[in-house]
Amino acid sequence: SDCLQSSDLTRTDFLVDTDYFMAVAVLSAQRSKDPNTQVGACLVNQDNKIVGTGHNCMPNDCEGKLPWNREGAKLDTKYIYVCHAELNAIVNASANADVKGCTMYVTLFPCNECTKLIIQAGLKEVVYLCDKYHKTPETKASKKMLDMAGILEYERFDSIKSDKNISVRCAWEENFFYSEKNHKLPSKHRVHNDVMGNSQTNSQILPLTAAAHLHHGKPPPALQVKIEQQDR
Ligand SMILES: Nc1nc(=O)n([C@H]2C[C@H](O)[C@@H](COP(=O)(O)O)O2)cc1CO
Repeated sequence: SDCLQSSDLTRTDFLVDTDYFMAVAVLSAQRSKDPNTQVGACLVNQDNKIVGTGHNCMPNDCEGKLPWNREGAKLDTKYIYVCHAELNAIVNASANADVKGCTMYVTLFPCNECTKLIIQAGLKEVVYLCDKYHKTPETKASKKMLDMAGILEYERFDSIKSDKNISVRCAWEENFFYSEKNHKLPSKHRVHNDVMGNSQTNSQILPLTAAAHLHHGKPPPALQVKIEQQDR
């Protein structure tokens, strides 16, 4: 019948799971109100289902009442208050979801505190996009614990592996991560503040646009609408 699809008609340029999950993390980061660094996380279970997402934010009901400062007296900085994206992805997990065995897709390498949480919650893998704080004791401690924790692996997200193009560039770490075909967007599509928080350069590409350009530079329809609106 007409309804039957021959194998010739099977769509081949679909978004592969790993790119989709990282794109959701990238999109989640856009919800962050942190003016400097926006982080997103996407928690995926062993059935390849998303069980939770998160972004860095102040605790419930504290948003707007706490500082986003990076410097100053400890009590006046964001660091002692902010809930990291990874923590939120875990606590946001659906009530009936088992986080044990899950994979954490996160746009920035987890800190030592989140790593403890990740290990104790029984996650099995961390896939990260950016490692801009790799020189800090926090990140070093994270890697030390992840290595010790054995079954828990961490790997840098690599969309080349899955044959897709993702246009996320990190200016602070040359050649860190970019697609084979690095889509150069018109300047109006660029922003001064990217998902990983580098606000110094406008060579950064809007993460949402990055998500839109996951494959062959063709944004999926929903995101294309957004870009067209910007064009007007
Ligand atoms: N893995 C992470 N997940 C996160 O959600 N964060 C958050 C905490 C802060 O809101 C922000 C980092 O601020 P800054 O030092 O880059 O201005 O990102 C930070 C890290 C880094 O370990």
